[in-house]
Amino acid sequence: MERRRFDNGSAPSSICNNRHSNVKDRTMIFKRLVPAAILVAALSIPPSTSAHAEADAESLVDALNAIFGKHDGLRAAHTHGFCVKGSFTPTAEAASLSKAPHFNSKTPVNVIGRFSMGGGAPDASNAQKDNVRGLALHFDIGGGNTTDLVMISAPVFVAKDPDQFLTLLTTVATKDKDKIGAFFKANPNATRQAEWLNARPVPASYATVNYWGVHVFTLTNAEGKKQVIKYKALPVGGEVGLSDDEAKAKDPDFYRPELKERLAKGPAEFTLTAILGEPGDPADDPTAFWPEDQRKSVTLGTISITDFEDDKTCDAGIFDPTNIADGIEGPANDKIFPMRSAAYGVSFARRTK
Ligand code: HEM
Repeated sequence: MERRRFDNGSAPSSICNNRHSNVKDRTMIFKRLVPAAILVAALSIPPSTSAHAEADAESLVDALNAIFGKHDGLRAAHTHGFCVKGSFTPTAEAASLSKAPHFNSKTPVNVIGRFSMGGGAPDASNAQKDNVRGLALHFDIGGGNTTDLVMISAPVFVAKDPDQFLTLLTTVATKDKDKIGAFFKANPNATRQAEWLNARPVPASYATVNYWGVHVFTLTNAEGKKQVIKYKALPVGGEVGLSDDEAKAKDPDFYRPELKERLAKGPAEFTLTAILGEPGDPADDPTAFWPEDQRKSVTLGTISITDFEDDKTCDAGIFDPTNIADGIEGPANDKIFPMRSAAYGVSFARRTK
């Protein structure tokens, strides 16, 4: 399958060029831009809590591989997962926030999605508590184009910028408890996600947990009015978790049969909402919480997952957070955001070569 994209020219840098045909080229350009010596230097930075690791897409993917191993044909992160399909039906209110086609469609738009476990372990257990679940979506916006939304089951990420993420990964790769402990002590923002996850039960299903887009987006409507938001998808049937004992008794791969059983009875639905930002809400730090319960939100529509899809459909491209339709903009100064696109391109090039 051709990877379809919406090309609105809003990619944050030339490295993150959004054309499908350029995914491999993009990696090539990247390789040309980064002299080998710098790459080697980046890879050989001794893990340290104080070292300032210079991250780039290649070194981040290498660092993920150093922890989780290289697995031919598989993603370097969110490796354990599967592909699904369904639709998205926007509310009338969605158009008041954004002119993006899927928020203005009079009929449901087709969706291809992928549920996954965080990290690069192909056998990451579905019963793991301190790990995020992922929900990545391509919305079909017509003309062979898509707009993407890539979410996790926590409101925050583990690093505020690529350098901090690389230092975290290289420190974890040492398996040295003292170094790892010192890193988290020196970088308390990197502990927020795990604290958040550990305070909640293991989700009983990929379909019974909230997902967040984590980054801050700006929506623009047809009149040119802008609104800063964060995406949150809430399961229509509410959140359902397992007790620690129930989770312990589960098969490590229990989410697939669980979803099969669920879908036999009807679609797995999520309400996609936009949490409305207010002046002063942090916009460029994906480890920073918003006070969600003190913010208004607008319901954008319903994501309806109806069936499994051949994994090849999801593996034929990347779910790229920067692949977004006109009417949606990514954060201007959040360095993680464009780096994701570049790192996913590197992972894609490696898993398809
Ligand atoms: C610089 C920071 C990050 C790096 C280096 C990184 C790295 C990666 C890589 C290499 C992949 C596999 C891509 C592929 O082969 O298709 C991936 C997938 C994914 N990442 Fe990230 N990531 C980062 C930040 C984030 C953040 C902030 C989120 C939060 C929403 C996130 C959520 C996901 C999800 C849900 C997937 C799975 C997509 C799929 O199912 O194909 N990542 N990440």
